[in-house]
Amino acid sequence: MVESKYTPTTQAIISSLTKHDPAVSEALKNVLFNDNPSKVAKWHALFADPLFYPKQNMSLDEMRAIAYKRLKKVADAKLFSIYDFINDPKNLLTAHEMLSLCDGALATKFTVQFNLFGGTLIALHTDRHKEFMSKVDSLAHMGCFCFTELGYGNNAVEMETTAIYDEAKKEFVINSPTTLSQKYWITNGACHANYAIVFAQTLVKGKNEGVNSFIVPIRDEQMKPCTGVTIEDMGWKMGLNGIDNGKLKFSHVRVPRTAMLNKFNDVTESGEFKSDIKKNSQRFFKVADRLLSGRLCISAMCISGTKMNLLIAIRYSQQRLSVGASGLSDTPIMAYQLQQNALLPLLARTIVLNLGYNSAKDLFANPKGRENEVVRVCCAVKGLVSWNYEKVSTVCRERCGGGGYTAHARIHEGIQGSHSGMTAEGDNRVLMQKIVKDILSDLQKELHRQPQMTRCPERQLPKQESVGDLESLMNLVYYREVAEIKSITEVLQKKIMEESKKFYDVWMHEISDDIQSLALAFSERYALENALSIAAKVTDLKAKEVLAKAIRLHCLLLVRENLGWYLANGVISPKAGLALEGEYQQAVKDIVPHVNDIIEGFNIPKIPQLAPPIIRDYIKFNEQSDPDNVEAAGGFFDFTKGPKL
Ligand SMILES: Cc1cc2nc3c(=O)[nH]c(=O)nc-3n(C[C@H](O)[C@H](O)[C@H](O)COP(=O)(O)OP(=O)(O)OC[C@H]3O[C@@H](n4cnc5c(N)ncnc54)[C@H](O)[C@@H]3O)c2cc1C
Repeated sequence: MVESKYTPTTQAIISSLTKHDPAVSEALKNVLFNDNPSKVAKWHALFADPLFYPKQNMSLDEMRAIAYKRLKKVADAKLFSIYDFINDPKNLLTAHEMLSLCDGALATKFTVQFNLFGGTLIALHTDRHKEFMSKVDSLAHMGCFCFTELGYGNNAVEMETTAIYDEAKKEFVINSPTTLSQKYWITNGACHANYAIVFAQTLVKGKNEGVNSFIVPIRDEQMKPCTGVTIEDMGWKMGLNGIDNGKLKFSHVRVPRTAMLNKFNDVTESGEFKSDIKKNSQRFFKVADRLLSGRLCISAMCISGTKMNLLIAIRYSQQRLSVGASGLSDTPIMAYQLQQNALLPLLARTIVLNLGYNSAKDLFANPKGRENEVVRVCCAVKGLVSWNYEKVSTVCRERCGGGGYTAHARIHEGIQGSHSGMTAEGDNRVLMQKIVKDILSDLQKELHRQPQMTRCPERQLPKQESVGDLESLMNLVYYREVAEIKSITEVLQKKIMEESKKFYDVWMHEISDDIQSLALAFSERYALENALSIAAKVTDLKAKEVLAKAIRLHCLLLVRENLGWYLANGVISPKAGLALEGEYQQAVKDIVPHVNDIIEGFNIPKIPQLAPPIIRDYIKFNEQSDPDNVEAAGGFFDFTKGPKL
């Protein structure tokens, strides 16, 4: 008998790393993807075109050209139309999920063309814009979204660009009067857009009627800037350089009165401003409506990118060998506890956030009866999913060593992409403030739905010797929100009502961290509540068990990370706190035999050329020297057979 070179423990772990139940993966695919499954195959077929294969070593011009060519190919495939906002809203988010698997720059150009530009047209048009809109899907009208100004990012409502109505000529005059009022960071602006939707303070008969949006031609048929439009290229950025970001200035650019997107606000020929919306601030939120769906588009891009990076790191770790019991390099690094503890809690958390995002996708498609929740849910999901993408990408990069540091490993795309996601359309921290403002306003109207706890945080939970069961953990996650709401309302009452302090001063200078904590507590509750509700409906028993294990591990991670808070507030006994560590460690081990079921359940296209060489035959790939020669790496690593020894 040949003696195994592994210890029995290592041998058992290595064997469990090759386990796979395709039926469980199939069931998980249907749970994790919240749309018509038949759409996926069409996207995967599109990505088989070599145009979509990742390429390194490109100049700025080449990166932008390829991002545009890919966008055109996507547009020509007609897998998404701006009219889907009306007919099939989920398709918008599905498209973002799919595109992000390929190229973050492509996905960002897509989101601007189809959500910000096309979506704004859909939301704010009237009959007079219908013909213009019909040329968006084909990219004949390639657009950009001129919202942010150099001086006004998160505080865009104060933008300086003006649209002054000239009654005599029945035209608006668009003008950015100062350096700070130039439109900044404008995606598609530097190279490819021929039209912009420009947001501007609207002055009619000398009165500022608030921010409205206008269709403005910015380039002529030869793609030269139109008269009065100055376009500057923002050049290299920290990543996603296929996106052509530009700075745009408008110097007394004239557009017809009908260029105003006038669904809610309008100016008559004789110069009367008409609107049913009284306050300028409310008009702003109406015309900036697409920023809301934009947050879910970013979440869609981030959740897919996260799954891609987990796939890359785990598959590489399953074939990358390092020290074994004998000292030889014969043991896959995925067998190490350190690797499992780094990657698997994040894998579990990603499943929960995926399910939370899926619920937001449903809410986006049908908000009826829950309209008041939409803003806070979009902000919550965007925050959690983009922060998780950043964390997952950094950890995956580290845990793959140099293998994860090469450009062709593609993990870095997640670090850059997540930072773009966190920044764009309002920094996550500002969105967290929005969540709390929303909750406070709904509390006053008795509309905020508090989480349903099943155990008392004063009489039951503190008496338990263990809180490692799913029900206790769920209660602990939910209680955080309840407690944070109580604490913040008491503080606001004391400081504003009793000490007569100004709301702004308290909000911006005294309770910033409390606001962030409450927003996170709400966000975590939302994700968990929906993950539990989706998992409860799963009929495949094995898939249900995998989900239950993943959700429990995610909860253990959350409670472990906030153990100080739970102990300090007396919600967990010291004994239960001590027991938690062992329960967490065991929960990680319990996930190991299901890793392949989960990763395959992500349904990432089975196109080897899209995948980095480190999850194919990276040794064969390194027998040659061209980092773009994707064919050299051959097919996928066969995780059911284990590493080549
Ligand atoms: C890749 C990319 C593409 C983009 N494409 C477009 C586009 O096509 N069109 C467009 O209009 N814009 C675009 N943007 C711009 C983006 O929307 C802005 O960067 C974003 O809104 C943040 O504005 P800012 O960068 O000016 O940050 P700032 O407003 O300067 O904020 C800086 C930091 O200050 C803090 N801060 C600001 N306000 C508050 C507050 N009230 N409370 C607490 N903290 C606060 C936040 O932490 C924030 O991170 C793009 C950005 C990127 C990165």
